[in-house]
Amino acid sequence: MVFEHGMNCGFSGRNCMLASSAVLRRQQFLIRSLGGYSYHSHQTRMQEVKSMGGNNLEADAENILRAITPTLDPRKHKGQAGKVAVIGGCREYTGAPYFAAISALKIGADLSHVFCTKDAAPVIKGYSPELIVHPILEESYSVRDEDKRTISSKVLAEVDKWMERFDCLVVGPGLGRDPFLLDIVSEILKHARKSNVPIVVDGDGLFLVTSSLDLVSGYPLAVLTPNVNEYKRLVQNVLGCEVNDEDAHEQLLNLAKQIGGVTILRKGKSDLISDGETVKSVSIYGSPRRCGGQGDILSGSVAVFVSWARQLILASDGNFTSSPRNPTVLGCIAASALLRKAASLAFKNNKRSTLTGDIIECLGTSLEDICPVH
Ligand SMILES: NC(=O)C1=CN([C@@H]2O[C@H](COP(=O)(O)OP(=O)(O)OC[C@H]3O[C@@H](n4cnc5c(N)ncnc54)[C@H](O)[C@@H]3O)[C@@H](O)[C@H]2O)[C@@H](O)CC1
Ligand SMILES: Nc1ncnc2c1ncn2[C@@H]1O[C@H](COP(=O)(O)OP(=O)(O)OP(=O)(O)O)[C@@H](O)[C@H]1O
Ligand SMILES: [Mg+2]
Repeated sequence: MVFEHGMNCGFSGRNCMLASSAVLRRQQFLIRSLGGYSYHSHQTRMQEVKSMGGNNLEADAENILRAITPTLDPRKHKGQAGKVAVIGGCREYTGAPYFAAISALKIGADLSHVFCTKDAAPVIKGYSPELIVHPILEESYSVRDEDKRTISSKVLAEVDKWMERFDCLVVGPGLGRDPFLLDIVSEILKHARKSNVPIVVDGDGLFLVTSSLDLVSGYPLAVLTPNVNEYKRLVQNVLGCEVNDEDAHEQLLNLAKQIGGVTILRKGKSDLISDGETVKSVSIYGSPRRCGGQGDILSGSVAVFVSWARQLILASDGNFTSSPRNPTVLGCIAASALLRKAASLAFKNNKRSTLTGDIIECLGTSLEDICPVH
């Protein structure tokens, strides 16, 4: 396990326990104070979904965000606030993996890696010295058929060296759809799953898993973050029907259930989140600008908040009693709330010229507004 907790948090024995129990008590208090999150009201709300078509499931997103965001403690060491990796970046797309990876850092992760193709790496490195960029992926055009097997094994061995150290992978932003590349990424997904590393699947990663559902099916630490097109393809493939906006909550619940309890964050006017057990929405006002790259910010943010929620739950020794209590659902709710707040602030400042970079610049202020550093 990558995240330390309890006695193994990297501080010396008793100090560590005192520090972490104080932090946990504060977070438990915040969790308890999440209005309406008792099991009873959860059951009631689920009945409401069924009887009313479910419009009454707005998450208490800001309280959830506050509850799962760790305190900044001088005794913590580098890495404890999270290490994430983005698998993506090819000849066409260098912006998407950069947006996802830099957003993770801006929110508070300690280390952010990008595994991309050789062509994309110098470009991504050029955007930021903060990112650790591995130029190891290959597309068909640069590989002879007879070399494919050797190259696949080399790539996998390289990713495996790092795998256990990551708290979460983001698979897909700017990955492209080259079949050889996607085969390698399928193997990376299998290895991540074996190592119990949470996986956020976005962009072209969703193109891959929609046609190979086994890669994520039944894996509770998988999060899918489809946009309108990606969701449509998932619904058609898995449920064999068209998207039904009248019964959006129920359909999403069903979809998540059919994929074995993965968590799905359906992006749109409101973000809808389900793990097949519960459905939540986040409708905080964001921005009317739909520039490309906002979903990439979201996938990097989900990775960080899922890592933090999981760390909190693992450290609580079974005493974590909020509902929803699934770390992937909590992480999605927090990430969605933060992105929307940041988008709203960026739009206030930049109006029609708002771009993804402007929103990234607002992540810190928006997080501080919700969850100030003491
Ligand atoms: N700067 C970059 O490098 C960016 C790269 N991106 C990457 O581009 C690749 C493809 O992602 P896409 O999001 O374009 O894939 P989609 O399958 O969502 O989009 C494909 C096409 O559908 C259209 N479309 C998108 N949203 C729509 C909507 N709401 N209603 C109707 N049509 C819509 C788009 O214009 C596009 O032509 C992914 O790898 C993604 O990560 C995007 O993340 C955007 C930013
Ligand atoms: N119609 C909308 N109204 C308000 N917010 C929206 C709307 N559509 C999307 N969003 C917000 O923008 C964020 C990104 O969603 P979007 O659908 O643009 O993702 P995407 O297409 O994957 O983006 P990317 O260009 O990064 O691939 C979502 O979290 C959502 O909150
Ligand atoms: Mg996208």
